[in-house]
This record gives sequence, structure tokens and C-alpha cells, in this order.
Amino acid sequence: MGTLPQAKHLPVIDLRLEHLNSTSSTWVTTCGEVMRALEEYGCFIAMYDGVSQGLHDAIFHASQQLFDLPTEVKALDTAYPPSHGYIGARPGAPFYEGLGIQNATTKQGIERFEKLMWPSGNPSFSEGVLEYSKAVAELEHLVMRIIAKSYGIEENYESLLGSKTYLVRLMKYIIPQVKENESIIGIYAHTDKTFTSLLDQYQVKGLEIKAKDGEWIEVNPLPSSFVFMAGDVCTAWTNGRIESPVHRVMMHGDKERYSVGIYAFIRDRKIEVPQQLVDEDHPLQYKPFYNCKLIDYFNTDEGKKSKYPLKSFCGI
Ligand SMILES: O=C(O)CCC(=O)C(=O)O
Ligand SMILES: [Fe+2]
Repeated sequence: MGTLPQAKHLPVIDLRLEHLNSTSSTWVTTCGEVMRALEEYGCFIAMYDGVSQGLHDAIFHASQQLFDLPTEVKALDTAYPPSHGYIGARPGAPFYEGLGIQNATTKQGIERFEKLMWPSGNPSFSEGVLEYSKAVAELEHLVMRIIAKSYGIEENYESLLGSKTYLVRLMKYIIPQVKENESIIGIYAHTDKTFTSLLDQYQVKGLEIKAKDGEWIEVNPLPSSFVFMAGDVCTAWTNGRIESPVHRVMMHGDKERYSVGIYAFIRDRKIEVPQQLVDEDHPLQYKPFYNCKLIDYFNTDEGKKSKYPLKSFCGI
């Protein structure tokens, strides 16, 4: 009798500080695991202790309060590009709503958002989100340092730091009207137009990652974990060594779903492939470009139709 094929799982990597500092060889082993996961899947699940369970619960509680505000208040969250502000339910994604907080690792960024949503103030919201986004940004920086060290491009990475900004997006998916055991698209398949993305699913699953062989991998929410994902900008920057994964959200008809994304972008500075990553075996694949221009392109008719927007925008 044959055995049933095992469902694939995303690698789970322990990036808790206590673990990383435990023995001298742990760091080297962990860096190897991170690079293998990123080169194979473009993402992995990071176990991380920088966000306490209390803070985590507080963010999701605040997110529920936020989505209960009237639509006309939420719509005050406008931004450039438009996808960085309020996104209401639309024909392609009728169950989805998102609110974006720009410059979310700065007090000014969060307070600007707080004043729009609660003119009479909600300091505990801002304090919680600031603490949360700073802690998650540290995780992002840790992984990026591993990538930069492993490819010998630390200086290039350091030169991008002054231009890195973080957007926090709080997301809500309402319960879709589907039959039992049926599921339906919550967000269609895409790659992120970010440098990197970190996703926090809290308690309700739905995120799926497409493996290189085309199989969809379900990502089950684990406590104290974030999905680290390379965005298209990271693909270009690493000259294609790390490919941003295609992912989607599937909704099952039983629970509403809240998630949080923390997205890093490179503002006002061209992304160029570091010369260390170009050689005979790895010819240059991408022309220099601005992150915001990639997003603009993706929002054009041509960009929306393109199967590989990054390639059609700046591929060689
Ligand atoms: O809700 C999620 O888990 C994923 C959202 C997502 O893919 C995105 O915001 O780009
Ligand atoms: Fe995404």
C-alpha cells in the first residue's frame, strides 16, 4: 500500500533572542536555516519573543475597535500610493478591509493616524502600535542582517537603512457566505511590492504560500510567530537569489479573520543590485529602480495584466 503524500510545511525558525544567544554555534546554524528557507520558499515562520502575548492581544483588540469605526472615518486614512491608506471591500475582494499606518515605527506617524481616527485622542492605541511595530521592525532588521552578511553585502544594506520606512496594515476579513467545508478567496494570489513583509495572523488561518512546484502551503498560526516574506524589491536587490513568494488568503466560512502586516519599503533611493552579486554565473537581472515607481507601475493597466510585474518593470 502506498503512503499518502505529506502536505508541505513552511520552515519554522527559532529567532528568539534567548535561543540565538544560547551557544556559539547556534547563530551560524540559524543563519544557514534562514538562507535555505529564503532561497527555497522566499519566506519562513520566525519564532520571535520581541512581542509579548499581552501586547499581541492588545493590538488585535485595538484592531477590532478600529474596524468598528464608521466607514467615513476609516476613509479619512488616505495615502499615496492609495493602497497604503484605507481599502474598503471591493468587487475582487468583497470580504477584505484594510487600514494603513505610514511611518509606523515613529511617534509622529502613529499620532497622525490616531488623530484622524479619534480626534479626541486614543493614546493607548498609539503607544501599543508603536511598541509593536518597533519590535517587529527589529525582527525584520535581524533577518536582513543575516541576508546581507551571508551575501557579503553588509555595506550596501547599511546604505539603505536611512531610506527604510515601515507601514503597518491592520486587516479584517468578514465571514464569507459559503457552504460548510468550502473556502473562497480573501485576497487573490500576488507577490508584495515591498522590500520585506512580516505577517501576523493571530488566531485564524487563511494565509497560503505557493511553493516552487506550484503546491499551495497552508500557514497555520503559531503563538509568538511572524511570517517573514521577501518582497519584489528584495528579489531585485539580491539579483534574483531570493524570490518573493506568491501568496493568497483563503477564507473558510466559520470565523472572521484579523491579521496585521508590517511592510518595509525603501523610500527616495534607487535600488541597485550590489556588484558582489553579479558575476558570470549570475548576470545582472534588474535595472536600478525606485520602490515607489514599482508600485505605480503595478497600478497601471499594463502592470496589472503582467504575469511578472517586477520583470516587466525593471528586468533586463
Ligand atoms: O492577511 C494576510 O495574512 C495577508 C495579507 C497580504 O498578503 C498583504 O497584505 O499583502
Ligand atoms: Fe501580500
